Amino acid sequence: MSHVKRDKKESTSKQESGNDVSGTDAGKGKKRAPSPDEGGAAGDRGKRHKAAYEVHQKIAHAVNAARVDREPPLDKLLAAQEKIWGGESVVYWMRMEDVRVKDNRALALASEFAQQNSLPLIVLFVLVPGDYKAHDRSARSIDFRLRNLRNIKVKLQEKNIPLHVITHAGNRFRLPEKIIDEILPSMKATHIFANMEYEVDELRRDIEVLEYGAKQNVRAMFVHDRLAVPPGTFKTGQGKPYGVFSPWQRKWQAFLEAHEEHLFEAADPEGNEDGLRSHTIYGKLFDGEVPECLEGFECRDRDLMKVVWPEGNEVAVQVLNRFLYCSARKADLGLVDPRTMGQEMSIDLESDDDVQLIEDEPTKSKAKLSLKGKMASPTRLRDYASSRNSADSNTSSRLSPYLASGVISIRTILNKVKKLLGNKLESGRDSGPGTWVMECAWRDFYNHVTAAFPRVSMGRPFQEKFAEVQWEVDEEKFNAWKEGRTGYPIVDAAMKQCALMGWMHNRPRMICASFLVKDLMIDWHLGEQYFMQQFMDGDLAANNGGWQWTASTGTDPQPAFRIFNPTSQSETASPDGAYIRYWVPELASLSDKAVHNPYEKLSPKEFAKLNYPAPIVDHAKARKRALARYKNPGYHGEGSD
Ligand SMILES: Cc1cc2nc3c(=O)[nH]c(=O)nc-3n(C[C@H](O)[C@H](O)[C@H](O)COP(=O)(O)OP(=O)(O)OC[C@H]3O[C@@H](n4cnc5c(N)ncnc54)[C@H](O)[C@@H]3O)c2cc1C
Repeated sequence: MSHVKRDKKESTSKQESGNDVSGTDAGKGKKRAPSPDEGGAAGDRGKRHKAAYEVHQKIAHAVNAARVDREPPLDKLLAAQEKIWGGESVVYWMRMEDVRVKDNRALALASEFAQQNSLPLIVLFVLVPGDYKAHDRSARSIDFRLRNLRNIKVKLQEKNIPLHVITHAGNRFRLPEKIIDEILPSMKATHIFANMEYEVDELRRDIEVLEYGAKQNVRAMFVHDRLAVPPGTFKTGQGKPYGVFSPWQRKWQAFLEAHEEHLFEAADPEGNEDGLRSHTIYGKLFDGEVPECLEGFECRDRDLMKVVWPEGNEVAVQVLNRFLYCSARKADLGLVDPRTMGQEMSIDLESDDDVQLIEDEPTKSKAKLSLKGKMASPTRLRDYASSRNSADSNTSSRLSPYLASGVISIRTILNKVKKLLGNKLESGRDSGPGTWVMECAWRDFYNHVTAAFPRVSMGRPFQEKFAEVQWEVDEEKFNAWKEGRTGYPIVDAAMKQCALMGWMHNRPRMICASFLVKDLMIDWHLGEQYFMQQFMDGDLAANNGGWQWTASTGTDPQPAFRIFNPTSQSETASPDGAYIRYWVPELASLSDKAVHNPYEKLSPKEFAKLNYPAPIVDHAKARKRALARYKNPGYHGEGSD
């Protein structure tokens, strides 16, 4: 039907006749077809003349036709394509969040395009210190990227694909020009592929690459890769983006059930031909090194970080496997390799084909799952619903640094869990796997929020009404918080973990954030920045989302009343005190009761012996102050009873 319509439209267009009526032979009057009115006799003859007239309208003038003949449109189209599709290589631009070869969509697309056009594939990474400074990236996370890039370089070399790493130390906003005017021409490339980044600066940069590139005959293509479900995929009934997690999460779950293709993994890149290594331009790219260190981002505890956060996609898969198949262990709560086996390891982790996690005795509070076939013992995944809030052992996956830098894809992770669950990806609080998948959904959610509400990457509160909340300026207390000297053991333990490990378990993150904002009444932006500067997994969307949620300026639907009591929270985060004893050795000898609140539980004499600070704030008073200030943004008082 549509085809018929299209024919009709085309047959009446001027382009089809080559020109307007005056351009046709009929128009010239040589063999002019009579107009319909000139038909003479009525009836058939009149109709024939009308038809002849119409048909002659479509006949091009000989001169025009000859001109078109000289430049056949097909050749023109191909030449135009050639102009854009030209170039002698194809570039995949790897960025800060997709540092991997496996299941990388832009890389796979670039490779496919290179193969189709018989062009070599080049992988480019541009280090931009100005960006990292502006975004408070930690030296640890930069060093982690560099380590992973070295690992990737070796892998790509095996496929004759060069990894070209350069540093753009100039103005970060001039990166698009640098790429289009210098880097791509130096590689004779007119095609560049990359995965999308959803933060405002990065999106603006990519728009510029796209628009400026088009003017310079460079075609840029950006694709979704970072998340299981791309931002903007679904909206509320009113057509707005979601700002609350629970209804969004139900949509997310349903969407993935209906569109399993979103979890399909991308193909590995095809290798280049051997001859590329001796090519005059591309051969040299194989010799370039990934820098050992980036100026301004020297990682002081690099040796320790290498142990605690080893690099590589294979490592990330092992870390995932430990979480899926091993039990938690107290000894593994801190500065250890995340690939530790756990207590009840009895399975060949790398060949998990016939392992299936099945639901045994589901209960609302703690779903019991067992591994069918090879093993029926507790695993961190199985117990996640009940243990995830405890930091007394390695209850969570410790995958965040690998996910934040894209060393492993979210698809690989979710597919592994899906397989364990008999090819069904459940999410929800009823089981360990369901709860964990829900945590992974939070990662998607905060990225959706970042993309839909760009102001959150611009320092603004998600809920503008809290922009005027009045903060205390107290450097001494802020430093006490950073250094773990607040006199609240759980806060101090967590802040020491942050400083020494570059990472923190989720529950202590929330407790520390709440303490800074609600107990000390210090601006959440300062905490957000400090975490970014310390963490290995620093990620704008998750960090900003976590801070705003805890500071009650974010997506929490019941924000005003949520003020964490650091002592009762301590009992949740460290039920038997192991976490506190590990990170605050001054308190190692205390009883399970005293360890959460030694100032209250011990006599002044006993407390003095500990060499541990007294609480820097009275929580009860601080709570009232916070409630008063949130209730009346702009109010700078202390609150009353
Ligand atoms: C104040 C604050 C700041 C935070 N900053 C970051 C950050 O910079 N980078 C970061 O990756 N996470 C951040 N989080 C979220 C969360 O604390 C970490 O993702 C989690 O502790 C990482 O440990 P894991 O990998 O063992 O997590 P698991 O419990 O094993 O969860 C699996 C994965 O799900 C994702 N995830 C889990 N919880 C969340 C969450 N609440 N928000 C977003 N993603 C989540 C992470 O990618 C995580 O690796 C922050 C939370 C708070 C409260």
